[in-house]
Amino acid sequence: MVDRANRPSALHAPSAAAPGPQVDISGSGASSRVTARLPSGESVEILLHGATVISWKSDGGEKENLWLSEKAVLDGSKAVRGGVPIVFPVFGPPPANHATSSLPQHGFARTSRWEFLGKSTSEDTVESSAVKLDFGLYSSNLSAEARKAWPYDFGLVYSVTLSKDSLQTVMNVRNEGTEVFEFQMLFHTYLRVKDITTTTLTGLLGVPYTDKVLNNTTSTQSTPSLSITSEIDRVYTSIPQSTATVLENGTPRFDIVRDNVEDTVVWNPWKEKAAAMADFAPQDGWKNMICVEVGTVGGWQRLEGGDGFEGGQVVKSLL
Ligand SMILES: O=P(O)(O)OC[C@H]1O[C@@H](O)[C@H](O)[C@@H](O)[C@@H]1O
Repeated sequence: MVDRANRPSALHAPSAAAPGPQVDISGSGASSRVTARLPSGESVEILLHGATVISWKSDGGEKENLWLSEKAVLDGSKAVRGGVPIVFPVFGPPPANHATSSLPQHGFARTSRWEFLGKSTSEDTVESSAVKLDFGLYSSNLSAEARKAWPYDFGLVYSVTLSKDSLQTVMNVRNEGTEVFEFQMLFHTYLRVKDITTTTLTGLLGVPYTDKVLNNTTSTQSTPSLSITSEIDRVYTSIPQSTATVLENGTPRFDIVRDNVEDTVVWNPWKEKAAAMADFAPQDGWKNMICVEVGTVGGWQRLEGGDGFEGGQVVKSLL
């Protein structure tokens, strides 16, 4: 059941005086997208394909916070390389002997077309305005192939809230059937940074992790600050601290605050792995990104028929 005290609440009713956030739907077919802009200029852009956030600009719309590959495929034929793809119902290659075993890596949510369910806005003042955009994906929307590979009745409602200095993403998962299912879920956020070699991450001290670069060996984060000096692909689990911070040259750039999800994947492919990805550009784009992926992937979330789960993050741009 969704029993958290701090469920995201509906935004305030608009006041008559202040100018409101603008929401536009554009494009057609697979490239349909929803764009929202606050009166102060901040914006977010979300493709219906995968409900993938492909741009989030803060600082009056001047500062792009997300990295998006110049060769990202946005026509719905594959997952988007960059932005915030959604991982569901399995993270990584599915394990054999699990109900997800026939699904592709990271599941089907990032390659399915979602429905735009609508917006709610808060328009108290230009400074405090915010807009929440809701997207839905249901078993009935899935391709025949995905439905066959994971034949459960589910409903996902994904809410993206743009505020002046932050972007909140919340996933609500419901089991609409009678059969129990297990899932993993993660926001695969590609954050844009100036230079990966001077980027550090804090908030993981003492946290156990599995290192995918070192043959899935397990270890514990022993330093307060994590420097990225080569390929990194680590799954940090059961993190007690709710906030991780990305710093550029020692200056905090992003806070990532988890809500009801305990795990975080840190990924940068570095030079060779980036070169091996056909949709990765520019070639040295890996220098300008770090994936800090918040979710629930250490084990499985189990949902009985009729039950729900909700988890999310708030990413704050600190400039
Ligand atoms: O190429 P994909 O399927 O988008 O995955 C990218 C990366 O996603 C990360 O979350 C995984 O930990 C990596 O192992 C993986 O390489």
